[in-house]
Amino acid sequence: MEIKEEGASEEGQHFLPTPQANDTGDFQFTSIQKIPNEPQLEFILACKDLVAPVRDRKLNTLVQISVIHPAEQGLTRYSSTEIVEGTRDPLFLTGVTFPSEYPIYEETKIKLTVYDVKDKSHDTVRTSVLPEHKDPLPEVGRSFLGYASFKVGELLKSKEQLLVLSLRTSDGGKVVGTIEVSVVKMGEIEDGEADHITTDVQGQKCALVCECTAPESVNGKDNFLFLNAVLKNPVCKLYRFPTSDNKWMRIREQMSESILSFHIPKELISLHIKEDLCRNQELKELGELSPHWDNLRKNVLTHCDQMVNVYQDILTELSKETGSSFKSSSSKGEKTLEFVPVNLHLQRMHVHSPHLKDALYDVITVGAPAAHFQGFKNGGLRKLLHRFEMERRNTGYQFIYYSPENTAKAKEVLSNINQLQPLIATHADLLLNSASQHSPDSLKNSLKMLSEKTELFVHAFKDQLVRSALLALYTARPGGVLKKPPSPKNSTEESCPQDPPPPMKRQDSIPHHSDYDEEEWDRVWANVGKSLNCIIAMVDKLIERDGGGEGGGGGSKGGEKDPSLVDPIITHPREDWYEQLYPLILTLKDCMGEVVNRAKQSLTFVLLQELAYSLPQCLMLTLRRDIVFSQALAGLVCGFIIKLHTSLHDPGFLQQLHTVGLIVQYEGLLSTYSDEIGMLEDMAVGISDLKKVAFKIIEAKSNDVLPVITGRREHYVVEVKLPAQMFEALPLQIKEGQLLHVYPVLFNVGINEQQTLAERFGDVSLQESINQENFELLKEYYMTFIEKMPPDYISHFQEQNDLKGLLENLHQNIQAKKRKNVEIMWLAATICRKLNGIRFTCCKSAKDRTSMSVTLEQCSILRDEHQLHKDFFIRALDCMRREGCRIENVLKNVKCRKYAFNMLQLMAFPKQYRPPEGTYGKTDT
Ligand SMILES: O=P(O)(O)O[C@H]1[C@H](O)[C@@H](O)[C@H](O)[C@H](O)[C@@H]1OP(=O)(O)O
Repeated sequence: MEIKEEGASEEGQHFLPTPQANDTGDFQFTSIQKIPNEPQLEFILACKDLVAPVRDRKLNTLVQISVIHPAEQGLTRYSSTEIVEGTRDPLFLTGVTFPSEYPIYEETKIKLTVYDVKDKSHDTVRTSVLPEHKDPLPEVGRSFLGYASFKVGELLKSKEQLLVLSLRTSDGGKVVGTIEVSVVKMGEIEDGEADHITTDVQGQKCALVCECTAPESVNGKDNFLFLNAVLKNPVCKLYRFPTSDNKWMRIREQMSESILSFHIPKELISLHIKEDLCRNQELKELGELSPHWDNLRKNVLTHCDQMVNVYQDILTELSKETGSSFKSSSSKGEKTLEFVPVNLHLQRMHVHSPHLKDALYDVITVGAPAAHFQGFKNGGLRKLLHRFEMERRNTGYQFIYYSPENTAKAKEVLSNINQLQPLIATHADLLLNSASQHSPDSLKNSLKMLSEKTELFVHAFKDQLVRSALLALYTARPGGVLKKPPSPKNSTEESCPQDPPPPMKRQDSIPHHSDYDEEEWDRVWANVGKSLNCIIAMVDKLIERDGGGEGGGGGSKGGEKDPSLVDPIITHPREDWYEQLYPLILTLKDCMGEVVNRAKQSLTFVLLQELAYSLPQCLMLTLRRDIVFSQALAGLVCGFIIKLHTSLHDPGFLQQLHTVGLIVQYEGLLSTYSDEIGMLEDMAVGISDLKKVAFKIIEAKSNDVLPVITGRREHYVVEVKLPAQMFEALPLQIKEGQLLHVYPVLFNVGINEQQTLAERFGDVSLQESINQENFELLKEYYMTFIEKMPPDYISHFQEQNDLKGLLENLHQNIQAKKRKNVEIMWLAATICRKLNGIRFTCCKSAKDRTSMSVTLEQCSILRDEHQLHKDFFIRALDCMRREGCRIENVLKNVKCRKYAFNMLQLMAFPKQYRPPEGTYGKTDT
């Protein structure tokens, strides 16, 4: 019989093909009754009266759980318990769980093999092929004690779902003790008497009572089903730990990949291509330029076209990865996968503890967003962008200096124009439509929409930038003489006089040309507002004449009417509204067209200058920033969707979501030494760039629930789809499409041997300034939260949580400049959890250091929030690190169950970040 290692393949827990119960094929297996998305079977184990092979030697035992699938001959190694030391009656804290996807049936056989572990440092090597029921070959560091097996159906149908089985030697003869298999159900009351079990842990006797409180459903089942559309390949682990009052709590750990790892980068690259093609087109349409500028433009276009090709190639490659949901740590330097986040997972802990509500704790674990293929020789984005900016600022040669804020503004205004112009045209047409139907209500509504959008449009040009860019473009035209463009047709200047716009300040770096009519732009721009006012006045008039009489067409502020605006218009009762409004709408469109033409050209010229100044660095920097942002965004969208689904039934959360927005807290474990400095510099910018993202929740109209991204580099909107029933239950503001904002913060504390070097011989200023800057952001968010949430909510919130104290504590820790001050991470994470935020933990690969940190966080939560017995803190930590989801994470990344640490490295780690013996060592990472 062959023994396979479950999850040893690259796919980790991509389960075996599922033979369906009652299939028409040869197999007819009995399915286990399933609750959607809940594990099918979970049990815990304990041994009694184990016989030691050598007298006077204390046993250190573990149980290995293997599965014999009914349709197969082979034995598949499924999982293991932790090692319990020094007792003949071990009670294992690590249980066994079969997730809903696992092909398990009543006929499935489970084999339990008990080993005595002599040398823990060798224990994680578990791959060998053995004949069934033969003495297993001696594995390094452990010896076989006995085995027992049972069918799943037998366990499920047994009294109290408990089996007590004899453990036998491999020839089936001698009994070497017993093993108890006991089914557990998270969240269900256990009937019957309390089950007193005594365990001997590190010399302490501890009486444990197995009982649970009433079930408390954590989430609606629909949510889970829906969430399954984005989460893939879950790995589940089960534990039971004693509480300080000697009761059991149950913990289910779950780790899942997300198809968003690939979906978001693909969406984003498509948008970049669209945006860049559009910009290239706008550059081409910039009109006639002087030979100098024309040559520069040609050069820019050549580079920009090449860049579009690069993005297109990457997208083509990524599109081949259909259905992928995980990029391993070993692929982090692959060029075609650069936009994909490394090792992105949801790490979830579900706690069912006595007397408390069930609780879920989620952390998204992901490799620090960074451009690994481009490398870190010259540092990361934070430094590169700064250097680029300084160089640009200091080189005045033939360019007008536009600050990064100005170029960003130019892109933003361009993007607004592109969105608003067609919108206004649509609303204008709707207004005409209402007019032709002679419907006052519909006319008022259409006017309201038209007014709102037009006001936004006018507002978009308030900035001095367009005016200064127009002048710059003027100087770049052949001969530097720009012919005065004709005033727009049907100019409303005379018929609708308005106050002149307030004078605007001139930008210092812009040269002044006396023959350039600067006020012309103001006039053109103001004409849009004026022509809108004419429309408003006309609508008011039409409705009034029609007998509506209530005045206020919805657009005129405070119902005020300037008779001078309407007097020239001759109106008649029951007149043709369409006829009256049509020319005014035409004028509005013309005026708008004129503004758009000028603004687009001038702002495109700003971009041309930026690009022309520094080809190809500028494009390479943009590429790097896009790569890092894409990785960060994939994680964020994943975190947002999960948070939304798990908190959908919490009205406080929903209110917070639309009134304040969500805090997104990143814990970084990178060192400020060597390449990781560059990674941290990339990460800091990538995370900060997430401010440009807003979410919008829409109703899902089909089974396709994947999020959709719209926008440009300056501002993205991610549309998250919810099924009708869930969508209906949302607050009105969210249903109406209000944009939901996120506030990303990053706190980094290097913990490894490289950080020791940085602290002794290097520089930790990067980490210090990141922590300080982000503390300010976190504090700002907290202030807004206090200010915007209802007073009732806040007073209750403040009673429950001492957020002020925690923030103060965090601040002091950041100021203290203590070495490897991991308290910073615990405080920042606690604040984030209390503020309903989204938690992230990152290191280079999210594999080793991240695993240490999330397991520590999980156990600390159990200790602080769920009364984990203090004597079991380290044991719980070791269980999770040895047999939990994170060692599976390592396996799926590097195909080996070992954290990539050596002794020397670990000595440099803060104590609580060191994994148990036997779980670390040399691996090919
Ligand atoms: O998941 P990480 O902590 O980034 O993995 C590191 C590990 O910490 C370190 O000890 C080891 O030498 C490797 O550099 C790991 O990084 P890989 O990216 O190579 O997995």
